[in-house]
Amino acid sequence: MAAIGPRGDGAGEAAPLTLADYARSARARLAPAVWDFLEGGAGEERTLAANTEAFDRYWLRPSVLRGASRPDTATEILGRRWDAPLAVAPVAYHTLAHPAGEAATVRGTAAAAAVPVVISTFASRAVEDLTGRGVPVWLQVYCLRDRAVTRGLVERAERAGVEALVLTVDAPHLGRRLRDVRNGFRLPAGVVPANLTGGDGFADPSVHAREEFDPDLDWTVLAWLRSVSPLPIVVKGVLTGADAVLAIEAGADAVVVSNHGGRQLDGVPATLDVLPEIAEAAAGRVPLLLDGGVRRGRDVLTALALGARAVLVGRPVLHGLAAGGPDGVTGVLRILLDELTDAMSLAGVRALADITPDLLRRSGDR
Ligand SMILES: Cc1cc2nc3c(=O)[nH]c(=O)nc-3n(C[C@H](O)[C@H](O)[C@H](O)COP(=O)(O)O)c2cc1C
Ligand SMILES: CC(C)CC(=O)C(=O)O
Repeated sequence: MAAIGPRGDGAGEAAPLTLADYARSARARLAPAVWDFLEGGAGEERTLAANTEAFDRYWLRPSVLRGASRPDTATEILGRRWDAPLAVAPVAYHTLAHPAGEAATVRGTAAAAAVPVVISTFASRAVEDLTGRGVPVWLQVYCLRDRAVTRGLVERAERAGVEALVLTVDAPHLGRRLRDVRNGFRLPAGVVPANLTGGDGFADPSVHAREEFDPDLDWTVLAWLRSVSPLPIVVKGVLTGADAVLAIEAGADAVVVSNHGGRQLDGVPATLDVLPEIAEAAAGRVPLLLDGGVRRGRDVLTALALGARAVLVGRPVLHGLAAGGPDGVTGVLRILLDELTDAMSLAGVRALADITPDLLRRSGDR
């Protein structure tokens, strides 16, 4: 008989073994328009598809007889020990997936591993309810036209114990997400940004972003953010070596190589494909993180071999949340960790420092 799934209703759903299993389970539980909002990308979704496909172009080159039966996945980034080179990417409105929202995500993450959870400017639970619960919490910052509101959010987060700021730089406005346009997507009643005060009008995220996001930011925004907060600043949304250099020169403490999960400019490359260029330009001056399309433990190994220090995972965490609340989040992160440990062990990698480009072979390369 099949194992009982997270629904626990005896429906005979098999226990999830992969992140794809969690995605299927989430899809069955979410309203179609909510699923489309979470899952979709901009335009023809070419970049969205490219993010996952890029990982499939790499093969692993194992080394044998390395005594790697107990690989060490721990790392240190921005002065903090992480149990694994993984973090939860900022995704708006976790209450779309589960009533406890980000509180469930934090709880579920803490049960899996001590790794950071990045909460969105549009988190749907108060930041004070999320910090001090076993995992570092970072705040993703959209710099709004109203700098006083942005500053208020940052100061509130800092008071609550948030450990770093993640400034998103790829969104002067939201990309054109055709699924949402076709669906006439609106946030369900009660799904609101819990840490933003002043006004409503959030229901259509795209219209709200056009009205409220500062669309004319330049690199001086880093100096401004530095002037309002002593927290480390991580710049999220860089896709070229030249921009990585500008970010570092502007004072970034870390950079996230990201195309916003294919939700902004359709037609930009997969993040994995631009990582080598960015790693070369950054030349080890700041840690590089990568997000977009990480769906298996071995994807983490691939990203690290190409120069990332860690990866962020977005949609799969929401799949876990929708499928099983905090336990689902724990399940998703444990699968990734178990797969990573398994891949390291079988590839003869004892610790993250052993991961080099030699570990990879690209399809078609001799
Ligand atoms: C539903 C959804 C909401 C998102 N909200 C935000 C956000 O508020 N701020 C932000 O910087 N990125 C946001 N992102 C982008 C993620 O942080 C991340 O870059 C992307 O999801 C990574 O790709 P993955 O989903 O393939 O792991 C969002 C992504 C999704 C899917
Ligand atoms: C509510 C949106 C501004 C969140 C976002 O960044 C996204 O949907 O990609």
